[in-house]
Amino acid sequence: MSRSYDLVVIGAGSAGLTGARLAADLGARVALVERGRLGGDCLWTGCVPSKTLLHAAAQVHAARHADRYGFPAATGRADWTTVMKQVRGAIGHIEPHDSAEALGQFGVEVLRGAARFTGPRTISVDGRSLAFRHALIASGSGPGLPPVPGLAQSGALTSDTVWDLPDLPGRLLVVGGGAVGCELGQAFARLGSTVTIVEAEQRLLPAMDEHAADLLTRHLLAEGLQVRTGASLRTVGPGTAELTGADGTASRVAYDRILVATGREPHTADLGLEAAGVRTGAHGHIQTDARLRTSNRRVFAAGDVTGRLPFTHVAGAQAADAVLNAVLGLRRRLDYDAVPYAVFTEPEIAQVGPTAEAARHLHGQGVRTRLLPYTQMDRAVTEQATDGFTQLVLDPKGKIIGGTVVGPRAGESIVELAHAVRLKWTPSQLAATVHPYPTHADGPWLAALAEVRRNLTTPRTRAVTGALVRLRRGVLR
Ligand SMILES: Cc1cc2nc3c(=O)[nH]c(=O)nc-3n(C[C@H](O)[C@H](O)[C@H](O)COP(=O)(O)OP(=O)(O)OC[C@H]3O[C@@H](n4cnc5c(N)ncnc54)[C@H](O)[C@@H]3O)c2cc1C
Ligand SMILES: NC(=O)c1ccc[n+]([C@@H]2O[C@H](COP(=O)([O-])OP(=O)(O)OC[C@H]3O[C@@H](n4cnc5c(N)ncnc54)[C@H](O)[C@@H]3O)[C@@H](O)[C@H]2O)c1
Repeated sequence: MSRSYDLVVIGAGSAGLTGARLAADLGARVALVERGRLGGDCLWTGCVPSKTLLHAAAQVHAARHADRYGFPAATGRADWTTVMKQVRGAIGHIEPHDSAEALGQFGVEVLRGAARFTGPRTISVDGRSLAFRHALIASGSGPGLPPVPGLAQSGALTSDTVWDLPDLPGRLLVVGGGAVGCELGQAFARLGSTVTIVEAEQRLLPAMDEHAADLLTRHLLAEGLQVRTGASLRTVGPGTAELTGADGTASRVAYDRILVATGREPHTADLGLEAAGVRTGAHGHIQTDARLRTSNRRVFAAGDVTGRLPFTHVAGAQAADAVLNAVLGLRRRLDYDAVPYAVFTEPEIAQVGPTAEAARHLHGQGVRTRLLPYTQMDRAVTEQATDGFTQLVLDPKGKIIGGTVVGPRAGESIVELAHAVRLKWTPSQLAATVHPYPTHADGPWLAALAEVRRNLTTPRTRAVTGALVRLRRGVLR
């Protein structure tokens, strides 16, 4: 006999946890199936450990440069065991929120084991059969290993296994200069490893604004990292890896450990998707419509497994929409253009909407940008962090359709631009709210004010305001 549920959720990561809790809040009978640890990548191997590691590394970096403030500068390498205690402490703090007990209080039934579809309305969990009215696939993704000869045999680390390192590597070769490669590369270098980042594309963070990526590259180089862009790993031998540059030239890098950060692959292989009639796309992601419904109308998907903006906040937002659509029959869809994201390096880089380059492809040459360098942002000046900027991307009608923030707390400041994009604001609508001085949120505000000032001082507006001033001079003698 199958147990029957309104919603069966596969995977207790960022998407599955949000979806299951919301469905239970709505009064649905919910089962959440997890084959590994409750909390998923974000808690155990992703956001939480990486942000704690970056914080630890920032403290060490500050100590190394304390002489700028009249305090003796620290030298040496950080003690990895102590750093990892902090990392485990952060995970341990959050873990209880995602536990089976906590979920039980929401009314979610947690089932341990691997879920597999056995038909269009049934799932089996290690031999137990569940019938569902709706299902949510939130099975996430895992790191991929490129097929480079010798790489698998080299004991290469990924973001799944790097947290089990017994000590800080001497020479760390990071393959991939995306979000994981840049964040962890900078963190390890600051803690005391000698780091080389190899990126196949012509710049780090190829999906982000090119000036932001250039600025980060300059910082990483100044901190002593080696950055090899336009280069790929050709072969890996014991202690040495061979690279090929874009022009075909070969070079070697000596390493103690390799960290592979070349992107992720969706977890779909063992789900029995054919039995449920759920289709996948070219890269194995689950295909959904805008309402997150799969090719089986009773099955929805959310999170990394969908291949859309693989971030924790997107996973949660998609899961919430999918559950509302499934359980209540709503027609909600996420506005991906207004979803911000951040890379937590120093400088921090945050983005919403298309980059200027991408916007010109979409909307033509009428796209304009407004850049505010942080030499003109007083809070950045007080923190000696003037190597940054806010850039607004404006469509031909002058609406804010995107933006980039580079500098301290960029991940916080970008939210303001995300509101602007979602609500289709012009710079003057953003500028209308007075901001406290001096804050990092001044970046987007001052950029908007600069754009308003530009519009006020065009020859046409100048002619109108000039005429008004002259008229009032005459009237108010
Ligand atoms: C190093 C690193 C740092 C990151 N930092 C950030 C960040 O700062 N901010 C941010 O927004 N994002 C960050 N991310 C991305 C973020 O971690 C992911 O986007 C997010 O965790 C995806 O959540 P998810 O629910 O889709 O998948 P997951 O968290 O992977 O959860 C999926 C769950 O499904 C389970 N599962 C899979 N198959 C089955 C099955 N058949 N049966 C039962 N259970 C199953 C898995 O065990 C897993 O627990 C980072 C990622 C990495 C790797
Ligand atoms: N701050 C954050 O929100 C954050 C932090 C870390 C990770 N994440 C998420 O985790 C996901 C995975 O991160 P990631 O950095 O592994 O993937 P990614 O897709 O962001 O970057 C992978 C990089 O590796 C490069 N690459 C691929 N194959 C290569 C090869 N053979 N040699 C050299 N370079 C190669 C790619 O060009 C790309 O720049 C991301 O999509 C991101 O959304 C988010």
